[in-house]
Amino acid sequence: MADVFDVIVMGAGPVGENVVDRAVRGGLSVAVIEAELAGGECSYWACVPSKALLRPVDLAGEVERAPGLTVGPIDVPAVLARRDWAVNDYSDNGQARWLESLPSTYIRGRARLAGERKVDVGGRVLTARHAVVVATGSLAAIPPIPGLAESKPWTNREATGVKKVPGRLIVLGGGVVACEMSQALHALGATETTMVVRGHRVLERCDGFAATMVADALVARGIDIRFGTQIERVERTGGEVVAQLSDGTTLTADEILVAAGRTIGADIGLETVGLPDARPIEVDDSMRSVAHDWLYAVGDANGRALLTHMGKYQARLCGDVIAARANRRPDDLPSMRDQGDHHGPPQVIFTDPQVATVGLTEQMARERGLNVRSVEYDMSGITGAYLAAENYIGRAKAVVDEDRKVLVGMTFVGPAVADMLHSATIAITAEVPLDKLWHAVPSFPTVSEVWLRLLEAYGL
Ligand SMILES: Cc1cc2nc3c(=O)[nH]c(=O)nc-3n(C[C@H](O)[C@H](O)[C@H](O)COP(=O)(O)OP(=O)(O)OC[C@H]3O[C@@H](n4cnc5c(N)ncnc54)[C@H](O)[C@@H]3O)c2cc1C
Ligand SMILES: NC(=O)c1ccc[n+]([C@@H]2O[C@H](COP(=O)([O-])OP(=O)(O)OC[C@H]3O[C@@H](n4cnc5c(N)ncnc54)[C@H](O)[C@@H]3O)[C@@H](O)[C@H]2O)c1
Repeated sequence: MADVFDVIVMGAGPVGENVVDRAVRGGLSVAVIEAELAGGECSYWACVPSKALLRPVDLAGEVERAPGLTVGPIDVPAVLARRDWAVNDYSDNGQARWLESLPSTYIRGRARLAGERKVDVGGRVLTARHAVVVATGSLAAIPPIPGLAESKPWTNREATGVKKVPGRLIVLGGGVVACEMSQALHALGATETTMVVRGHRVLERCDGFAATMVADALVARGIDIRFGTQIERVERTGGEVVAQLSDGTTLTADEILVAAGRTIGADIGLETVGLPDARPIEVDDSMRSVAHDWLYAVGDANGRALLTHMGKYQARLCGDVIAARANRRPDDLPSMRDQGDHHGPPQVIFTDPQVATVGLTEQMARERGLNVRSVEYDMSGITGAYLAAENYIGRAKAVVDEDRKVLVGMTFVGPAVADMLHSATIAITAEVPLDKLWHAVPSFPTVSEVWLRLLEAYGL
């Protein structure tokens, strides 16, 4: 019976790790299987290294806006060395020790579902008494453009793990990875960076004004953005990549970075339990599959929100629910159902300016049938903002549900707005009425005074 566990978790990314932690706390025996490194894409090839590369770029922008200070050239080897430190030199020994100390059983190998409650790891079949949790994350999607796959394109892995910054870089996509990594690599030496964006804006899921501000800032830094353009063919010849564009022009570069979204659920044995391959697993608000009562999916694997913090939130409630169900305790406490994804997840995009957004955009709210009114405020007029930076550029937009007089969406765009976001997340999640928010007085002179200005603009 050595290979029978209460719970089997496939994937030890940040999300899988949190399921393990909560299920063990709930008194269950847990095996967790990891194909690469415990800590997942986020720790080694996504959130952590990208933010390590962006931080000096961000700071350089802040210094530029502070009269009396001068930005020196960025010491690229030092930045890359700090990135290597941040990813623990691509070693997961610490994470593996932590998983074992919980205690859980950490198994290195590639897991595949093998029928009901069964998971195959290189021929060894494990059985789950209560639950199998899929936390296998996602991989960079490579669009079927002729010649692209053969041209050794960079994905988030090569971009975040960069050893030698290419002088000329083509970036396919206009989403979050494309904007963040174009900004970082351009500042670190990719002086000729061209983003090829098929639509007419970047950051499609954000409010339009935020997308425009980010695109304008990237262009002002010298990044070339080709909107409404597709890459039709790619060829690598010698050390160069040549891309033919739909507008008839050609781009030549040292590398091409593909940032075209993610592939979810490929080759994990979903077909053995009657589910379609390469698709997110549809779950209910307890993260249980709508198809099988023993199967759960969390994080990128369920496609609800491709964000580490949201996956970890789902993981906490999933581990608790599984433990409650296994121990025949109430499994429907308020903390055991996903509400955060329905409100609209918080997200910070670490470009300069940063975009910090939570809840619904005005358009999303209207599509949900809400009767909303929006107010916007130019943050450059706030004392805290113009003291923080010369020529401060920033804007905020609040979306108010007129029937309930509560906030349903908030977007801040500007330097260093990341840490302002949680105030909005609390207001939206707790559905704080606007006339109560009026009494939450922001300190002077901080950029947070935008809260007061927005409420005044609304009419309070
Ligand atoms: C460049 C980039 C930057 C990002 N920055 C941010 C950010 O700043 N903030 C944010 O919130 N989100 C960010 N994201 C998104 C974030 O990385 C993901 O949402 C997050 O990693 C999801 O966590 P996860 O545990 O679900 O999946 P992953 O982190 O992908 O982990 C899944 C794990 O499962 C393992 N695995 C896969 N298949 C198997 C198998 N068959 N058997 C065993 N193990 C398997 C993988 O090896 C991996 O370790 C970024 C993404 C990218 C690409
Ligand atoms: N700071 C953060 O929170 C952060 C940072 C990076 C990534 N992420 C998350 O990781 C996920 C992946 O990021 P991403 O930027 O790869 O995806 P994305 O969905 O944000 O953007 C994908 C981009 O690729 C384009 N695209 C897709 N298919 C294409 C095709 N065939 N041809 C041309 N263009 C195509 C889309 O139009 C879009 O511009 C996202 O959900 C994102 O939110 C978060």
